[in-house]
Amino acid sequence: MASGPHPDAARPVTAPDFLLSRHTGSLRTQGSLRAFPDPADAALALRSGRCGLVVGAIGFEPDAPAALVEPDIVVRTDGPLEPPAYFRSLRTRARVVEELPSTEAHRRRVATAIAGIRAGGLDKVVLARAVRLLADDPIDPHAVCAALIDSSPSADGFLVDLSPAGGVHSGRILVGSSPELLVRRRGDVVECHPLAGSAPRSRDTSVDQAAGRALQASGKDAAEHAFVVDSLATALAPLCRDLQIPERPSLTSTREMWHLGTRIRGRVADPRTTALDLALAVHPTPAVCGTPTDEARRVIAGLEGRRGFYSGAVGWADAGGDGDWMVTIRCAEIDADRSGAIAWAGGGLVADSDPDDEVAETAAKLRTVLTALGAV
Ligand SMILES: C=C(O[C@H]1C=CC=C(C(=O)O)[C@@H]1O)C(=O)O
Repeated sequence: MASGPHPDAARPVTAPDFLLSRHTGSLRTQGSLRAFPDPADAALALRSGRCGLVVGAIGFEPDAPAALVEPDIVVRTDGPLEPPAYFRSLRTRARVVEELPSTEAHRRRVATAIAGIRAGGLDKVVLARAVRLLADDPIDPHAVCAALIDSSPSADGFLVDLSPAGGVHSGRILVGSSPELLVRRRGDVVECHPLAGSAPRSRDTSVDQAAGRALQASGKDAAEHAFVVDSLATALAPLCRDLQIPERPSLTSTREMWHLGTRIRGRVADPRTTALDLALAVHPTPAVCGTPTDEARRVIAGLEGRRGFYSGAVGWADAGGDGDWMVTIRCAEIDADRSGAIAWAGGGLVADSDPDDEVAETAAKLRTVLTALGAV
């Protein structure tokens, strides 16, 4: 963060330690009455009515500690959040200092995974890479989140204090702008908007439109997408009735990417099944893991190591069952001392994937959060 704050605006004392901004409604919270390192405990507390609201993040690995809390102060908003002028006036200036692993090493991992898929036993796997950033001035996570919300066409953004997960997570802040709705429940209506199959966008309108059309026509991307829809259909079938799943995905976009997306809708079969129960039942989808899930997990653990919060879920659920959970992508974790951050991006691999295209896809996906960090 470098350039000075808005002269008339002091730092808001009500800056939340959890926020989720969505065009359909947003939530900001402060404080913690209780922490739930195990998401199953949070789900049980909600179902039994011992807890009115749970907010936070769950990790990719099933044994990863969650950063879930019952918040103290809660502010709900109908539409997206409007970042305060103070945070909008701050400009973060970080720079990439390390690739984890190098682009070339990631390309080799991708090639190895594609060869594994072609050999059989694995249909799809999502491989990710990270970059490490440093800033000369302390990074204000709320300024980064404000920039993410402001640059998202649908004002998507999240910020989660990871301290409740304890250990190395203490003091770290997760920020991001995810376009992917893992699951939402309002009343008995359940919705998912899985994304898989991507193409980088272009500033040149005709090139950009052609990229979108090519994505819609791509057999490789249709296959990559179908694994995610099939997995959600299977996971939701015992929990929902009247499941409506469009036969074909449609084109959706962020500022940086075209994606294939499918809007799934159903009704919850048992009203006691909360949005958190639904999120835990469908996570991790093949949009971040793969098919079959266990084999994909094994490949990811072997090639990448542990992911932690990237490719988990961020959101909230209340005791009435309502809630929103986004897939934790297009995100970064800001260091506890605010000196730097680490950002991730991944992509789905199937038998027909091309390693060079996959490296380019992760570079394009990283731009969302690197722009907000002032690194591009
Ligand atoms: C895993 C990521 O994106 C997922 C969401 C949309 C499209 C994806 C893809 O085309 O591979 C990924 O499944 C990421 O952004 O890190």
